[in-house]
Amino acid sequence: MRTPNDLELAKLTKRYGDTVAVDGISHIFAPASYVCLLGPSGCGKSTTLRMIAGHESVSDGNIVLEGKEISHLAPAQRGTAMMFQSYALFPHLSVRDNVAFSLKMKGVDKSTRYAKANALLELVAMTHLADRMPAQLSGGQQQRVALARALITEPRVLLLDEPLSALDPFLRIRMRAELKRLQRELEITFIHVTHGQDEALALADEVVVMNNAVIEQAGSPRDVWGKPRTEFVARFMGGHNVVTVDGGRYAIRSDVIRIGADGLPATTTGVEYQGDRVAVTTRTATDEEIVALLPEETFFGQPINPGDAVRLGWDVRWQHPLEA
Ligand SMILES: Nc1ncnc2c1ncn2[C@@H]1O[C@H](COP(=O)(O)OP(=O)(O)OP(=O)(O)O)[C@@H](O)[C@H]1O
Repeated sequence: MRTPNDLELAKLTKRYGDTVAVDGISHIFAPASYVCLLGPSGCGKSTTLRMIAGHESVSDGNIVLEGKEISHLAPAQRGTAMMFQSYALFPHLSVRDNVAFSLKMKGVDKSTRYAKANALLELVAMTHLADRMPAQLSGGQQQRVALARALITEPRVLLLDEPLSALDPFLRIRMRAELKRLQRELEITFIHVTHGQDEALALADEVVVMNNAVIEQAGSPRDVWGKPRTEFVARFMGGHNVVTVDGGRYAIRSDVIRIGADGLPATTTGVEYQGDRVAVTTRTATDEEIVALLPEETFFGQPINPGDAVRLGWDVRWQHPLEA
């Protein structure tokens, strides 16, 4: 549904010579939502983000924010701000001066810009390190500074290009909770580009899946994961098998596949222990791969080994039809 505060992309296209990096995508981002732009390498996620930010020119189409066409405005005039993967902090400026930098460029006086920088440093819990230089900070701390720096211009939309990819797995999970908290507190739209399905499911109000320069599916994380529209989305989001039944193609969640006395015959090709569950990979007579994710207690009650013949069953209500 359209509201006056939306960010809207209308037939947005980017061409690099013969390469079409983004192919006429249209989408409305609801205000104050957390959106994850997800897709495989090269699908056009970063190009889309850079066009919204104004770091990349638009070949065709429009970008409209709060009713205003912004696609030909300079980055600082758009009401958007971008946080880069590498954080891109100025090494010769203190944390506080990094955060205050864009206000300095706008000619804001020192006491006003420091007051604002201090408020943002408090928001990201970095007040105690305000006088340090970037080289004296950990990766997670640098990221907080980069966030504060992007937020100081009071953007309506914050654009984040793989913001967590430089962090170790433990910190990544902590920082993603912080990003979500910040977005809720600030009540602005975050558009977060990621390769990670888990990250998108954990964070997003809306997941936008891109493939081959177009939007393949968009919706709530539960809808995109649970009701994939296409085979690509089912495979890319993971946790599903794509199976042919009576000539139709269906996605069937791996965790609803049962191994028992009757059902579709298959041969076990792999067994992978995953802690709380065990992934049993099988191959059917028609050469389709079907993975069953079994609770670890179920598996160890009746262990299965590669080479074993098994029978696979599922409730038909879990057969989710695919359009393509
Ligand atoms: N400056 C450029 N010149 C030419 N082609 C480019 C340029 N930037 C991107 N491309 C091409 O446009 C397509 C989309 O690239 P983009 O960086 O948007 O993908 P991505 O989904 O963000 O990938 P990744 O996850 O690897 O960053 C790719 O085929 C890429 O090679």
